[in-house]
Amino acid sequence: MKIFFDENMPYANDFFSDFCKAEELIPFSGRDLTAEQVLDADVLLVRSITKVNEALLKNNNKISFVGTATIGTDHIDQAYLNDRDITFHSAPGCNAISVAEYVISSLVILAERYQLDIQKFSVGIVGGGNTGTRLSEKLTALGIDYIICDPLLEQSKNDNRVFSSLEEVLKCDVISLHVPKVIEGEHPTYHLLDKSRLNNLKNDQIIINACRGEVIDNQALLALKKQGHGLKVVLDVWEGEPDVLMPLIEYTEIATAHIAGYSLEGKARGTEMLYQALCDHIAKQDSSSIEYKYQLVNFLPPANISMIKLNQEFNEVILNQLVKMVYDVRRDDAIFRQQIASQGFDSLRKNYPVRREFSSVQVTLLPNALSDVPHHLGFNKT
Ligand SMILES: NC(=O)C1=CN([C@@H]2O[C@H](COP(=O)(O)OP(=O)(O)OC[C@H]3O[C@@H](n4cnc5c(N)ncnc54)[C@H](O)[C@@H]3O)[C@@H](O)[C@H]2O)C=CC1
Ligand SMILES: O=C(O)C(=O)[C@H](O)COP(=O)(O)O
Repeated sequence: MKIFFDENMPYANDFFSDFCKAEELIPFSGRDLTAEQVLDADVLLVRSITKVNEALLKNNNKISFVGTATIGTDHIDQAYLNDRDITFHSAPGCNAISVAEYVISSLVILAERYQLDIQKFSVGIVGGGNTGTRLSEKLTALGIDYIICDPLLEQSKNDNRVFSSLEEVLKCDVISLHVPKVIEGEHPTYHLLDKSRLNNLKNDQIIINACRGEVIDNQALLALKKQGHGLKVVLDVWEGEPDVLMPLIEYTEIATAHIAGYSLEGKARGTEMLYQALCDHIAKQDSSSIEYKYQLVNFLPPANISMIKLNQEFNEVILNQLVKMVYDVRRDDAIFRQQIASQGFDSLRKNYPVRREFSSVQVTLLPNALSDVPHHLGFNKT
């Protein structure tokens, strides 16, 4: 069985080498994959930069499984795969914690930079799926008020949370975007933040886009900022990646190369989810029983600093120290500003330095501590 996998997929060799001979487990560069290369692939495992469609697969008559180790699926023509009876799996939620921690780190940094009280922020979350929910849990842990807009979940009636309108969410101090890229249909997200909505934002608001670049009209945002609007902008994703609207960078508070989901755990969870999906697929084909021989916990190394003991009650200063110790988003912002022109977008992503999630660090509280915020925020208890 020939398995083609994106070279930027951690632990792929560990998870997939049992399925085939070593020479049949073939890494590829995601942006450059051609139909010629995957002519005889049985299994194709991609990340978000590979478009999987008829053009890529029309000459391959063997392929039975396509997986993407990502949450977003806008790069996959699922209707085409369905027509050809090719099994498809994505990795829902794999890096949702990572994105939520990117947002928390951004809030901590902006609160410090502008001497704002983080607990007084009101946060409007657009998209109440896996990532929006993980973020809302962390905001709850910190006692920060939030509202969520998600017309699809609201209509589904399977979700008993209270939802707000987009208009209400756009009035919050912080607007955090967590929707898929959807161009058509009843609830499109393409240019959800268009010129008119951007122009209605207030000078003291913060907007964070860590979902897909096209959700904000980047030209309209640049025009607004050039007029001197005070909106604080955090951009992890850009319209037209891997190209970036370079003049926009200087108007951002934090700018990064689509790495919000790039914690080691987040990326590797995507690989593990595809491993499990492929085990299921093969068991179904062979009518055999499913066995997941490998687990991510067996591969993840300990964090560089894996234990912290608090010697006073948790407070905002400690929040600032803990969050920055595990993930200080300014590191990625500095790399981006210094290297985007010389290295290019994809290279910054490919060479991303290791970043861990809060859960990689065990935090011991004071005996009889009054609050347990660090553990609710995601730090490890034991
Ligand atoms: N920057 C990064 O590194 C990453 C970006 N992403 C992006 O973030 C997106 C969201 O991720 P998840 O929350 O995990 O996906 P999800 O699929 O769990 O949730 C998305 C939610 O958005 C809602 N939604 C769809 N259209 C909407 C609209 N017009 N208005 C409000 N809500 C709407 C859906 O109903 C759904 O509940 C992904 O589709 C992906 O494009 C995901 C992971 C990492
Ligand atoms: O999961 C998603 O959706 C994302 O946006 C990922 O962070 C994308 O990472 P790559 O697949 O582009 O490495």
